[in-house]
Amino acid sequence: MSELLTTAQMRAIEAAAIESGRVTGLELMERAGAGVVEAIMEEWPALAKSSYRAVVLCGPGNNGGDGFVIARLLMEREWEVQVFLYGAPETLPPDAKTNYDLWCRLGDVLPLSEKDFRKDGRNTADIYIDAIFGTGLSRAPDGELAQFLRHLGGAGGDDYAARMVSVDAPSGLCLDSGRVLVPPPPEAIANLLDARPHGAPVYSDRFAALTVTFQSAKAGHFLAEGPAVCGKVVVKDIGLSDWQKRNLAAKGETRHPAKGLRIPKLFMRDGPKGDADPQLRHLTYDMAMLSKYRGAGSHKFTYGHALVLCGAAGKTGAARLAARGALRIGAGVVSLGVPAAAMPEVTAQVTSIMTARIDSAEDLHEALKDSRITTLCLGPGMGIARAASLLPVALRAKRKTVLDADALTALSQDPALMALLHDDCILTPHAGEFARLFPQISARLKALAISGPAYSKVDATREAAAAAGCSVLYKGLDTVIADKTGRAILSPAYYSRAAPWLATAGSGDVLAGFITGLLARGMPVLVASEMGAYLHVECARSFGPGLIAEDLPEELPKVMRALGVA
Ligand SMILES: NC(=O)C1=CN([C@@H]2O[C@H](COP(=O)(O)OP(=O)(O)OC[C@H]3O[C@@H](n4cnc5c(N)ncnc54)[C@H](OP(=O)(O)O)[C@@H]3O)[C@@H](O)[C@H]2O)[C@H](O)CC1
Ligand SMILES: [K+]
Repeated sequence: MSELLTTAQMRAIEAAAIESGRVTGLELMERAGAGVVEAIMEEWPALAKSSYRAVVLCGPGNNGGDGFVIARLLMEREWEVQVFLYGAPETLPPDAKTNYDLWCRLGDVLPLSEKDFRKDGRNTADIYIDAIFGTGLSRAPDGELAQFLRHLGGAGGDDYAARMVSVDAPSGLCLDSGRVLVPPPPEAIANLLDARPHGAPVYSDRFAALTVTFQSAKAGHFLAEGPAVCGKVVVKDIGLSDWQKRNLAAKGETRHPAKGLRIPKLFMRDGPKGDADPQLRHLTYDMAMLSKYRGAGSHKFTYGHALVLCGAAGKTGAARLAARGALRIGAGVVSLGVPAAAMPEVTAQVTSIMTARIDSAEDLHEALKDSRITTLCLGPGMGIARAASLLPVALRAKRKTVLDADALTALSQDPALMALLHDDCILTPHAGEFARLFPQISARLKALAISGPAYSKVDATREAAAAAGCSVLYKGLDTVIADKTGRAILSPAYYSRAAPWLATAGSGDVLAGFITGLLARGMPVLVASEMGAYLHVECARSFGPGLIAEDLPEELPKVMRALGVA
């Protein structure tokens, strides 16, 4: 697990480092600039072998300061460099001003306007350096600046993306939310019926080929439009890990909805083994947890008994997929709760999965007298009416419970059912189900983002979990998992973890099954949800093209072996 920093936390860490006297802002800026040049030469080795032409676009803050450092370092490599500055030199912050002055000994600086850029910068460079805004983007760029950024983003038909290197973030991207704050052009806004649909990019598609960020990736690199605009994200260490490890949640930042809590850390699994950092241990389960053998006395019930509730005849496939996923990932026993009319169809298709006839809430109540049933899964293919009829008994049983699909729709239609949710529940909505369950939160997430830090999917998921009183896994390419105390994990399927094949019928049912199986094995809700989401993507990536949902459980043994599960 690695921690994803908010921009406020990044600023707090930088300030603490500088206050310690062990490093200056100027040294950090030099390291940042050098890190970008290093990343460029690593990405395109041919550029290290000769001199080329670069256009460097600097903004009014320290991101611009990084730009002046980069310009100077490229000049030292005998590159031809043209620098533009948006803003007045005399209002640059001290470190940026120092680097502006150093640059001015080597070359000139043109005012950044689209007209000048088109005359002196457009399409003449091998590399464009975007150092206009980084973590300090505080509001939506307006007027000419917005128009210029849209031009850089391809609005005018010029494709800079293949040669654009963004410093810290593509300028205009909010690094806390992944939302592009640059507004659509005025004529487009006039045609909008309401807020710009979430994720409808203002930039044509990619803004940069390479984004170089510092010390740690930020959530915005993985959320909403971030992955679409960043190109490849490279993290360069600038020597702040001593301060990063301290829990430097940003002072006074209490945006978490659970009343004044300092913003809890946001984690992302960045490798099979997770992070060795003991601070993260409480959230990191090595894969060994999957294979943990409970000793000589172990028997199938040692690894939990999951009950997956099934839909009506002809609609049992989703629950069977979930049940298979739960068994494959390690539940000791999995049963399907099947209506009598569907029993022939189900028993003809399952072997190691057991069946129990469950038509009514009374039948479920009877079945749950067996205390060995530790975990429930309701929703896949269940039908809304059946889900609504069984949910009260299921939720009152206070077992670990995965609620997906039709169970989520049933919940969204009845506040009395929502009130029965408890700590050991996990809701797994996709965007449509999330909007039905949490309409106000969803609307806020979809509204046009005009200031930074913009409201993010992490904020929305935390808020939903706090409102529901249980954990929420908000699905998507940028899946976010949060519990009601605000602990949150990002589980993105982007960059090297892209898994487009997951967009296939039934893959959500298998995910519900994976989480069910891990809960049955005794994992805490947040960890089981994150691990289930992680392995779900890994199975899709392992199988690749041609994937159908049935393949996901069957791919798991290979994936777990590759991840070191004994
Ligand atoms: N802090 C350090 O030691 C290091 C920082 N690094 C680099 O610095 C940036 C963060 O620098 P910062 O100055 O905080 O922020 P930015 O450069 O991103 O931009 C802030 C300035 O931009 C103005 N601003 C913000 N939004 C807009 C807008 N929509 N339109 C016009 N101007 C805008 C803002 O003005 P305010 O009115 O908001 O005050 C600021 O003038 C970080 O990203 C790194 O690149 C080093 O890398 C490491 C050391
Ligand atoms: K930038």
